[in-house]
Amino acid sequence: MRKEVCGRRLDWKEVKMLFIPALIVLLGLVFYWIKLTKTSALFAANIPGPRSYPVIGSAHLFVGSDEHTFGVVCALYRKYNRIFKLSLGSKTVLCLSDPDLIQQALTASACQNKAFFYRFLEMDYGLVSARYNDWKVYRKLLNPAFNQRILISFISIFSRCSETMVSQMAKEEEHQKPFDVLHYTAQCTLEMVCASSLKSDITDDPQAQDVCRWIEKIGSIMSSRLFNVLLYSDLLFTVTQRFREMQKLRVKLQSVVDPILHGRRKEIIKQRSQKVGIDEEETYRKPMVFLDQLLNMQRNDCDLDMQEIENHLYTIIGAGSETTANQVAFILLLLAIHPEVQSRVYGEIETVYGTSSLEISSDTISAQRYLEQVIKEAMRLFPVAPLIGRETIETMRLGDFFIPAGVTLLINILSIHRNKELWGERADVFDPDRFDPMVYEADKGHPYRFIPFGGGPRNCIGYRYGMFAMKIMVTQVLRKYQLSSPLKMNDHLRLSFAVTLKIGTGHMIRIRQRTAGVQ
Ligand code: HEM
Repeated sequence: MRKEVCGRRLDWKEVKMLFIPALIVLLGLVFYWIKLTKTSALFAANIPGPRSYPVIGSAHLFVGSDEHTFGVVCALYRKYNRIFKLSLGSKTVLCLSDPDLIQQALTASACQNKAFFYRFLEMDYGLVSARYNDWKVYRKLLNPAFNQRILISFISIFSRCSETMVSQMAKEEEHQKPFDVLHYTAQCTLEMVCASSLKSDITDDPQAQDVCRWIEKIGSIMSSRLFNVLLYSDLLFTVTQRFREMQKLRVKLQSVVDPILHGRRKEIIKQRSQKVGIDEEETYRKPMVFLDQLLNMQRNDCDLDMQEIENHLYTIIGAGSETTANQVAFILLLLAIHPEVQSRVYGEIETVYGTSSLEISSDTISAQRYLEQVIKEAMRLFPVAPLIGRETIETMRLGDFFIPAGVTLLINILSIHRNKELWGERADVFDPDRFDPMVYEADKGHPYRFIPFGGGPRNCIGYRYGMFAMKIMVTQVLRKYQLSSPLKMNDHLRLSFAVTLKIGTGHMIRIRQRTAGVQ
């Protein structure tokens, strides 16, 4: 018998010669797989978890829509109330819902590597996914880029982008139909983050809208790999249509961003050679965009290389825009569902800003205390980064368990924020008064029961930036419009997860322009 391989006919003897080594390799792989899963799961023998099968583990539970997957994850967190194990392919993932265990996991230096799925972001040098040792250097370098003075310099950008968003929303008023407000907040925050990262007038660029769309699409392709065990392999992912699409988008993105990056680098090198100092006064007035700061950063007396700078920029843009956009969409939806809370926020806006044009400053933002309570309560009920993960770097003790190096820990922020043992029987109720500083202090709750920006050393570097941006966006919208919604708190909102928290119903609101005195 003869077989044809690469156009040449092989006789049976040759087929056998190929088949036997292939069989040996296959058996070797199966053996290696079984050993890998066994050794990785041995330490977790006493930890409960859902049923797991050879090769796939518990991955079968997650087959279905994003909504189904997230529903299963949350149900598991509710069922096992402290810790449980989940097998995903060859990986054993420990899922934590106890605030003490979460605090230990987020603060111990033995577990500051990010979980395996952060590698899907393909930003090895960016803060979000960098390995612990590299991260320590970068975080120290980047911390000053988010200081109060620089944030204040961004207020003009935040205000300008929010004003544009508010005027673009006007067309929704005409038809009085409910619309998903995320459509507007997403555009607005991408513009804000691009303007504070690349160049402050990027929004005037005709290609700005395209840049925003491409970044959004790349993010959604990356996140689609998380619960799809088949796409964990880079090899398999590279043969998919999604990978090809992502590569195309990256090329387009680089064609716009690279000239800005290289142009700025040339200017900064020229300024340095002419010894042009930084005008202190100027830095208060002119936004200090992240790109300029990164180009001026030095590690061991050397500039960062271009790939590092690109990774940091894309990480900041990706981490800062989608989170803030989704969070603001949830805040506006909650305000639309709760008219009494909306009136109080609007009343505070009138008190702080009067009826003249909005003069937003860091002082007025700090004076909006009730709005801050509302934002915190929205972040408690709908934390937009609901799942975060770490990997142990060395053996560590976690409660009663000894966890070896290389184990993934998965923390569900949403379930801890809605845990009735930590938040009382009304945990599912939207009540901004629970964040009244006096009430919150008196409550003496666990410090890790509220962690919308993560916790420990790898918490969110942009949390103050995010708070500023959210307060300005909500203020601009409420100042102009009164909000209502066809949705109710106890409707099934069909939550799901794709890097950020998503809602199947959409953040549906209606807007009506305020006339003086309307609240
Ligand atoms: C509502 C707004 C935001 C939320 C809810 C949020 C949430 C988070 C969370 C939970 C983490 C921790 C991730 C982990 O533990 O793996 C994180 C990290 C991070 N966030 Fe944010 N974020 C927000 C806004 C921003 C903004 C505006 C920026 C930048 C402009 C930003 C940049 C980052 C970066 C760079 C990290 C990685 C920090 C590190 O590992 O050192 N975030 N964020």
